Amino acid sequence: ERSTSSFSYSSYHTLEEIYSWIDNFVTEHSDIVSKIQIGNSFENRSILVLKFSTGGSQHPAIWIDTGIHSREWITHATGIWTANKIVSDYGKDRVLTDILKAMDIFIELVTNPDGFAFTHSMNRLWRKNKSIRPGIFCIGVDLNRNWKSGFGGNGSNSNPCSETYHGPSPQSEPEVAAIVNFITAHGNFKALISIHSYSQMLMYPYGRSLEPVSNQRELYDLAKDAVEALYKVHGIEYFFGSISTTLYVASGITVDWAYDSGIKYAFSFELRDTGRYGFLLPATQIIPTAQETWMALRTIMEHTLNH
Ligand SMILES: O=C(CO)C[C@@H](Cc1ccccc1)C(=O)O
Ligand SMILES: [Zn+2]
Repeated sequence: ERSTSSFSYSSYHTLEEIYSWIDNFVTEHSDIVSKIQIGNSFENRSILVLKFSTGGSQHPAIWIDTGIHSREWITHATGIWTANKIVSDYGKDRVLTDILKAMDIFIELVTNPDGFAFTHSMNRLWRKNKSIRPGIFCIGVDLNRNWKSGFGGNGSNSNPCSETYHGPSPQSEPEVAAIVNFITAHGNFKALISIHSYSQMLMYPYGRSLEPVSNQRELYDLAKDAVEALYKVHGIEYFFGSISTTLYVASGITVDWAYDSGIKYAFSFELRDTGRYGFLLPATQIIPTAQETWMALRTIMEHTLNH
């Protein structure tokens, strides 16, 4: 169908349905949204980013990615709902309107398209991308271990059969290289938010070490405010703190690269739930999860605008 009005935001969708929704969404909101192809995946699918902008050139920008781990379906669904929330609330929500008057927002909804397609076709719990290399007999690299910052360190694995295999070299994976090239070329990103599931946590760098980042106190206070805003919506409780102290040591991760590239507001979410359903979160929880996550995202974006 040619419109997003018949799209169900309370259901999970296939890659084709999401890409079709993106085209309809951009057509219907062409005054504020555009579609950018930042590259191609290993299996040659388009890697797409939605740009929300009210004009200007090279506005300071905010990056949000969902679905870097393909089995984490609640994250793509939350990203789609969030994209629609932005166009619905622009001009009505004073905080969002102020953000978009001054900043651009970029959302990459399907950060691992090959893995996502595979979760629909063959293996619902697939996490990695689908890269293959001569002489290696397991498939895929963990795209949240393939970044340059701390590459190959503790909390990543050199075994290609591991779920946290870091790949042969930093940014070896086209899905990671596309983001690095895009953000580096843009040169004016102020915040990056990489969304995972599950555990109900809001975290900031570093993952690679227990060493606190220079603005650790600011990130702690901002994370505290964000999880309080989240809690007020449906009473869901999140832990928060640095990745290495809140969850575990992990190296070569998105937010450590972002932080080391000068993006001082770098966060990773772990959305619902805490393990009852895990990656198989029922679709009935999509909208409630997206609603509460929005309030945390809005808090982080407002802080970025004002600092
Ligand atoms: O995907 C996860 C759950 O599927 C856990 C995430 C935890 C994490 C999230 C962000 C940064 C570093 C680690 C991971 O190990 O990459
Ligand atoms: Zn994940």
